[in-house]
Amino acid sequence: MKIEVRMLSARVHRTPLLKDISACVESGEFFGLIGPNGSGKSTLMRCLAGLQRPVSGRILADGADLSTMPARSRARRIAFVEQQADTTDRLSVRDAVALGRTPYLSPLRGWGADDDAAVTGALRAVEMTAFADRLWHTLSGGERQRVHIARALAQDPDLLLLDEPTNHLDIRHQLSLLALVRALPITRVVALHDLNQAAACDRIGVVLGGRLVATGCPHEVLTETLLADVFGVAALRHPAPDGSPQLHFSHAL
Ligand SMILES: Nc1ncnc2c1ncn2[C@@H]1O[C@H](COP(=O)(O)OP(=O)(O)OP(=O)(O)O)[C@@H](O)[C@H]1O
Repeated sequence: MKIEVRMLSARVHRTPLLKDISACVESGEFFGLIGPNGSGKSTLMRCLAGLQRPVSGRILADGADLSTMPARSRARRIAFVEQQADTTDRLSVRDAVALGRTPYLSPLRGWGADDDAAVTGALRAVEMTAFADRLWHTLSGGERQRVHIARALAQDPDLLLLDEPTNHLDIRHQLSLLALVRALPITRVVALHDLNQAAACDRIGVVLGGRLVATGCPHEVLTETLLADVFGVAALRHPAPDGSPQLHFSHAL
């Protein structure tokens, strides 16, 4: 799914949260959103998910206005894992992931073998197969995070929105999750705080004070000057073996 954001502004009550954001994410692109705390990344993700209505501007999904997309079709095509995702208690892990198939079910189309396969595949992808029968509320924070991502994968979306997906995850699961997300053939927009992880994205957008202040390839965007100006940190940049920028942070400015 190709996403075009045109002059998007959002606010809560009278407080402006996003101001005149314009950006384009190509179909199949892995786009990272970075920015300091409170800069507006989650608000932008909520707008992209259709959960927050902008006060002005438009979001086009494959050329069609997102606000006119029927809710069911949006639920099939766009999966969103929020930062503080929660799930009702007393649900097994498998049932929590099965919720991702809800947009495909109807009185005419009950649960089928392909739904089972989608849930099984999603659990396997996040290495949670062994937890399938556990109750969701007994899981650790990182395990819950992986279940939420499995639910989004089971949804089989065209656009995957992940808000800080590596939060709570140990380093191995951070790396395996990012490798999994990187390999997906769909459009992905991922908010990340770890700038070295963001360096693995195809392109990055930098949000500051509700504005998109830079977009481009990681090696264009993640300069020492930008890191000082936007994040207030002193950093040294070296090329990683694969050519992507690798950042070493020394102190807050
Ligand atoms: N309902 C609300 N009422 C008032 N202010 C809000 C509301 N929701 C968000 N904000 C403010 O909007 C700003 C942007 O919030 P947002 O969650 O989008 O930032 P973020 O970049 O995702 O931050 P973080 O990196 O800390 O997750 C913050 O200053 C936040 O306090």
